[in-house]
Amino acid sequence: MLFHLLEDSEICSLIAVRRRRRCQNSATFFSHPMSSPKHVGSGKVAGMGKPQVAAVLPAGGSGERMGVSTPKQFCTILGRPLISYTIQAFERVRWIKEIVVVVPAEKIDLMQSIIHKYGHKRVTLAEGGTARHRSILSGLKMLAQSESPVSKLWKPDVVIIHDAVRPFVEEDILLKVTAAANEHGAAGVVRPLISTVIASSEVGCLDYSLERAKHRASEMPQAFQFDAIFQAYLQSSDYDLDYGTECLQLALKYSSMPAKLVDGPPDLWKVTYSRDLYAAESLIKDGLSQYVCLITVMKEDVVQVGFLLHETLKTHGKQVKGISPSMCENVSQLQSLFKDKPCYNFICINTKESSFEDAEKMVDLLGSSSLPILYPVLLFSVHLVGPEGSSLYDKPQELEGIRDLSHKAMKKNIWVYGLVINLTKIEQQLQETVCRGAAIIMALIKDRCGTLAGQLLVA
Ligand SMILES: Nc1ccn([C@@H]2O[C@H](COP(=O)(O)OP(=O)(O)OP(=O)(O)O)[C@@H](O)[C@H]2O)c(=O)n1
Ligand SMILES: O=P(O)(O)OC[C@@H](O)[C@@H](O)[C@@H](O)CO
Repeated sequence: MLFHLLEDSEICSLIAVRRRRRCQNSATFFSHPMSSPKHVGSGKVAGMGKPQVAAVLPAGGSGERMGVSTPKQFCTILGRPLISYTIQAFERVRWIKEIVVVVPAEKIDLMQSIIHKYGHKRVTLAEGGTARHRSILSGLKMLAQSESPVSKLWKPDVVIIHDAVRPFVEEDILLKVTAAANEHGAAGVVRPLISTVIASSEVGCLDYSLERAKHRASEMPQAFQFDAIFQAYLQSSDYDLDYGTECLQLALKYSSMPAKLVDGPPDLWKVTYSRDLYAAESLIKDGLSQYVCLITVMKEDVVQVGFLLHETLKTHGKQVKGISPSMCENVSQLQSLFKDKPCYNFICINTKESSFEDAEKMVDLLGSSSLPILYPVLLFSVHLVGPEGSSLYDKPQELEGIRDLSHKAMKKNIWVYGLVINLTKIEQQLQETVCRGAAIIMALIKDRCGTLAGQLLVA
């Protein structure tokens, strides 16, 4: 949804109207037993009740330092644009009621297609400006105009501002900065400096250096009482809007609000250079590779291979959940198995005469779940090849159907790999074979590039 932006003068009158309303409303708000008035910032009063919270994600930049033609917020990781990961991080937080994403005017259509493709909710778009602060102001105006008759938005008590190219943000730090802003008026995350900050003289020599231990790097997220930061932006000079890089400074300078500084975790870094995109991809892949679901039936040889696979993967640090096919008959069963920690890696040990019946059933089941929307799901179709004439085992030539199954699955963002395990009654040999099979599975789970999807690999 893209709303027509009101002029600043209209915005100011809106604020005055809303202030009168809030005074009338505040009596009821503070009378709530949960809330007690607190003096914050410049003497403003904010309830301790549950503040209404919205977020503004500035994504209107061109990403020049990335050195590629695509603005970095739209560069993809595992086929999905970086900005979608950040939006997802905010969507996971249920008490953030609205997410305003600020993108360049020419990227509005692209952003709307991303929202549609990945099923993002609670997202409103605003047009970016020529500088980051101007983009942020555009997002704030979108929320401020919420009382206009056409708006479906509402004005929050607290607004979180977070660079759209900082995808690794968790609920706990969002909660910390929001609570701090609700009490102090403004709050921002800081991190220890890695390099010392120095100032250069006019002739390019060292002028002075800052004592590193006494200084911090300002990161994101930051949070503010909405009226305070909105007023600060409206009063900011053009110079501040065009060249400033620090929202906390605007709150201090124009709303007399010294922000509360909150120590943050190391993963809040900003994707700025191409190396940062590789690092982000590596972190995302690492997170996706932790959980493995092993589907196997209780038949002698199958359960033995399943047990050996389970144990081998666990010794390599994987969190493996072993289930029988009857435990994932439908999507709701599957989702309930992994509602707390979604699993994107499935191993299916086939037992049917027709080589891929179990795997095909899993592809249909996974394809109808919400899992493959955000990340590719890896499915390993394990085939036990044993002595001729054995009813449980497939013969290699029958396994060429893996390509057709993989082609069908790829359209659902599911990557299918065939893995042949030669059965033997010699325990040591079977363990060695299963270990090789587990190594292949772990390598593909870690790599997640999809190149070998549709291939038949032999342990
Ligand atoms: N006119 C701008 C410039 C930047 N941003 C956003 O502000 C965040 C942090 O800015 P930065 O890392 O500097 O992004 P870019 O300006 O795109 O990068 P560069 O300076 O390398 O061009 C990014 O999400 C970026 O999209 C914005 O919304 N509007
Ligand atoms: O200056 P850039 O536009 O690269 O990035 C913005 C950063 O300055 C900003 O995200 C933090 O330093 C916190 O304000």
